[in-house]
Amino acid sequence: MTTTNSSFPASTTAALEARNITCVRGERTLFSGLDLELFVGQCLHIRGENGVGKTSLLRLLTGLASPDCGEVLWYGQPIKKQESEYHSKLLFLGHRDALKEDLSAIENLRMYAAIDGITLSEQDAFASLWRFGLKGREDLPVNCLSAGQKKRVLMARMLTRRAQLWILDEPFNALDTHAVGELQALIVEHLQGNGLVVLTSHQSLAISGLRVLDL
Ligand SMILES: Nc1ncnc2c1ncn2[C@@H]1O[C@H](COP(=O)(O)OP(=O)(O)OP(=O)(O)O)[C@@H](O)[C@H]1O
Repeated sequence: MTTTNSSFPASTTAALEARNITCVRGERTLFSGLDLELFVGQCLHIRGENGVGKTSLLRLLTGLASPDCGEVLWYGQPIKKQESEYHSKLLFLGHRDALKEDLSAIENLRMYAAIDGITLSEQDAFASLWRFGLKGREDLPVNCLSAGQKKRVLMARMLTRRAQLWILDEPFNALDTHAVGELQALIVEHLQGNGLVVLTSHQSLAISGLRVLDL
């Protein structure tokens, strides 16, 4: 069976940090003066009502958008000054499934491994899909999978990507109760290997040591 990640290095300084960041969208200031620090092994749960700015904050943390004030740092250095290094450590799963619909689950994993520059063995690719209940569905085009099964392919991608920082927008959407438990277990495994996770969710989570940011 595939394991999540080989352990990432431990550190006593914050791995991910936002300093005094402000986000303006249209006429609205969604938040300002926001600080956060996240250490290896920690998961941050960003909560808040629809439209409050959770996805906007995630996009700032990924570097896909820039704050109107302040900065985001990775191990003390602004992410803007180390974009490719930072992105090699990051897995961002947004609202959309981000899967190629005409490719199969296994082809999607292989395609992402190639894009991410990761060697993914046949055995690990299949084992990761099987772990999330996709045995027998590996070769179906993704557009033949249900919404929850597509999410399970993405869980297999989380397992095989080997990125230290996971930024996940509403990762529990469309998952059944069993899969919610499996995803929480996957996150805990990642944290135990010195990974970090930032996620949004409208549901409460059973992850020990969880940190919460209410926007
Ligand atoms: N590019 C943009 N231009 C103008 N307004 C924007 C832009 N992007 C986001 N917004 C607005 O910013 C606000 C926050 O959006 P965001 O997607 O961050 O909310 P959210 O907290 O993730 O919401 P939800 O829980 O519904 O997913 C919304 O009112 C949205 O319409």
